[in-house]
Amino acid sequence: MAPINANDINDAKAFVPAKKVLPEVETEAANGNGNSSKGYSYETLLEIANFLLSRISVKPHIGIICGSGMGSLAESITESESISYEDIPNFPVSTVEGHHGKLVFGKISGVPVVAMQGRFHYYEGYPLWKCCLPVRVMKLLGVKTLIATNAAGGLNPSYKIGDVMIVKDHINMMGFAGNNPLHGPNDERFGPRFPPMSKAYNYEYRNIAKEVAKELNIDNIVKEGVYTCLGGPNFETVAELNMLKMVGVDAVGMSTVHEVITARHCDLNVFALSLITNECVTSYENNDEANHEEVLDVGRMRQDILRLFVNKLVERFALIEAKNP
Ligand SMILES: O=P(O)(O)O[C@H]1O[C@H](CO)[C@@H](O)[C@H]1O
Ligand SMILES: Nc1nc2[nH]cnc2c(=O)[nH]1
Repeated sequence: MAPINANDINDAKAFVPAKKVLPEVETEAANGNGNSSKGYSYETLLEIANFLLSRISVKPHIGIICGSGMGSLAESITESESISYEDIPNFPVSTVEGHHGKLVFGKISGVPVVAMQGRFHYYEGYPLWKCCLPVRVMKLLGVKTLIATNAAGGLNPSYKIGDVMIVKDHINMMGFAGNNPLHGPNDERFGPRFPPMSKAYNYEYRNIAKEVAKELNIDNIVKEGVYTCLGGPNFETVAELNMLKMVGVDAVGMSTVHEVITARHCDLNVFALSLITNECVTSYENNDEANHEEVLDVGRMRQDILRLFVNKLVERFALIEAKNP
């Protein structure tokens, strides 16, 4: 496909012309943890986007991030063209079981999409800006809406294993400690220095998701709640979980929040869902322990329903996008 350049971005609102070219930046871990990290410039991200455009035949409108054990969401994609992360210059690679490490381009119900079969987590050693780099690349490719999925522990006592939580809001716990994907110099071509987050999870899309859940007769397992991300990789202590419950968290994981912040910064519409893969242990009398195998098993158990749900959401969100080009 024809390459894009810095003046040729499809969304004039988000990509105001550059006042100056920012240099590549060395940031001190974006969080003071001692890992030196290098933020990519706009131009480097553009190179990644152009590399991908040279390999694909259709530009995606909707981006999907597949959560742990949910890679099969990408299996509905027709006319698919897959690119391994290892083959993409300057792209991170997946290191976690249940994350294949591929971008899958193609169509769902005729809608051009790209799915990340494998996301990047802070606990893998990536700084947050790098975990979220694919979101900015999606934006440069022409994506308008991000659907982020994740596996999460259920804290809300009414949630059962296998429930699907529509994310209505998040609490950025890592951000409270100063670790934010937008830390460092701001490039206005992506978005403003101080982006608002009060409408991070699109209200209309959440309502559509509830309607779709009814149509598919799965509304009994679909909930709505607040997600938080901790740095991981350990699962939480009982005291930590009780604290999170007290501050209003319904589900806890190790991803998504920073991706959503990055997506909203560059003006993508966001929808997110959590598959509740385990019940959080909030009492010392309970002998259960969270583990990644269970997380992946529940993903497999729910793969057909999730695929159906996400496919319908893609169809419906694309209709809204078509009305608001
Ligand atoms: O958020 P996703 O990638 O779905 O995965 C969740 O499940 C894994 C733990 O089992 C962690 O990576 C946590 O973030
Ligand atoms: N932090 C965290 N991440 C998860 N991912 C899946 N389950 C959990 C959990 O209980 N806690």
